[in-house]
Amino acid sequence: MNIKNYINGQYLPPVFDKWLDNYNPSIGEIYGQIPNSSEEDVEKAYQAAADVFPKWSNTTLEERAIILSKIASLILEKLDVLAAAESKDNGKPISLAKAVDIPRAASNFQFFANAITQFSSEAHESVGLNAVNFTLRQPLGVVGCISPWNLPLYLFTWKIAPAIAAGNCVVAKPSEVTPMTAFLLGEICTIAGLPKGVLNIVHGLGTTTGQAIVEHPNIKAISFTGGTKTGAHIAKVAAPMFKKLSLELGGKNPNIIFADCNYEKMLATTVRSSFANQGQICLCGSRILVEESIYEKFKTDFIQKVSELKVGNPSENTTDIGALVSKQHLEKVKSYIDIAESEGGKILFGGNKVEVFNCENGYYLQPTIIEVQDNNCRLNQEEIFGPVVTLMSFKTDKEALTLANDVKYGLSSTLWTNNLNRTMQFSKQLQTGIVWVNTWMLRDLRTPFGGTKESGVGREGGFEALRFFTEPKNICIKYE
Ligand SMILES: NC(=O)C1=CN([C@@H]2O[C@H](COP(=O)(O)OP(=O)(O)OC[C@H]3O[C@@H](n4cnc5c(N)ncnc54)[C@H](O)[C@@H]3O)[C@@H](O)[C@H]2O)C=CC1
Ligand SMILES: O=C(O)/C=C/C=C(\O)C(=O)O
Repeated sequence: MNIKNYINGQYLPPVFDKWLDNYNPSIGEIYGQIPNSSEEDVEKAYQAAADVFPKWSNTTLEERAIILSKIASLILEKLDVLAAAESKDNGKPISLAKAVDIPRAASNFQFFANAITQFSSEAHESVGLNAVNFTLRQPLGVVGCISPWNLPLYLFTWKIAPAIAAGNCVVAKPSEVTPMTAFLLGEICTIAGLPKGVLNIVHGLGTTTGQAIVEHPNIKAISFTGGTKTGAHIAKVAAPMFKKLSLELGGKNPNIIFADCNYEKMLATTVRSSFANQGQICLCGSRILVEESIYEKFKTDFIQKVSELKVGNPSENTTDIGALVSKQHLEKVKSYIDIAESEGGKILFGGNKVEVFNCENGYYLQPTIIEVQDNNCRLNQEEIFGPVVTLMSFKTDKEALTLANDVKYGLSSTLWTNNLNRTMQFSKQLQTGIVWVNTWMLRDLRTPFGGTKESGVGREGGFEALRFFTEPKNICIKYE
């Protein structure tokens, strides 16, 4: 199936009629084409957005909320179609797309439909000076949203919903690897009554289409989720143009397990935090650190549980682990398993590609557990972004904390303990933007979401996102 750009409420082919292949990773075959958009396509999208901005930025908050809610409802009405499209495009199990990806995309719109009606700004009375200050929060204008392939509609809408709720118009680019649900979103927005031009979706490569969005002189802000290297490049281009930037980048997240935790709950959650979405979530706990006294027991039990996971055709409901997103990504992840062997790591489980019945050319890999001795190894320092976790033991709280923080990333961490003092000490000292205690990926959309160090700059979620997509302007009124 061929997909098109969504510009000014219409589906359009790319200006220069250039196309890219779209793959189904579960069978390793091309199943359609997507626009290989140029700077000219981005310019068209920008013009459509700029033309409607004066109107959209003056719609009432209630009007915006009604349209966003309608988009949310339509996404839920089309849950089966969208989930099937997401699974086919990305390789993720259909059950995951139905339970997580698509409902969350709907929640993103519903959440910001509600949030915009509750968003407020500050007032400061300058007592004794006969003056009052109040702050306007005005939309920025046309903004750019660039999203990755791992949670396609989920992360695409996580950016678009707050941007348009705050009164901006958007030029958005989904990953060229997983464009399908973004394409389907266009029609949903039209049916929901979103005015033409408020959301424009341009497909294409990062280095051309994405780069044109970032370089556009009148696109005021860029909200980006993706790899750290790409984020650094975007920052380099956008900073001299004084654009607002929100960068949600990679992670190498520690999962710290103490002997005093609720063991069964920890074990089940650790299987999920290691391998959900084939380990392709920036929040996955890829470094498992276990207190020495339970290390051997954990190792045995974890291997047992992981061996029960079914790697299979993503369209089957019984599949736990589907295909990796692309051949290139499969090779990248596999290369780390080879590195492990040369670094002295011990493969405790997995490590091999899997041939799935009727999907022999798909990109499947066993969930893989590797025991390492040293946190300085590449496996513990670099983002693999696949179904590969490492195990290490620690003796003391101090050692666990040092190991946890000893990486260049700082996105999330998970702590398993029932000790309140330890919980507070770790919560304060872990160098990550998110700390989960006795849970993983429990998401409350009001909370600030983002990382420290090389995991990014800025926060998404709740009012943080609405602050990002608005410019504060202070008005000071003097009276007699
Ligand atoms: N933090 C996260 O959630 C993610 C991390 N990654 C990491 O990044 C590695 C590379 O994966 P990629 O698919 O190459 O991610 P990427 O960071 O290149 O792609 C993310 C998005 O950025 C766009 N993009 C790429 N170059 C751009 C540029 N110069 N200007 C503007 N937009 C640009 C892409 O087209 C895509 O829409 C992965 O192996 C993984 O380690 C990948 C996806 C998500
Ligand atoms: O907002 C969330 O719940 C999850 C976000 C996940 C990413 O940003 C990612 O995996 O890239």
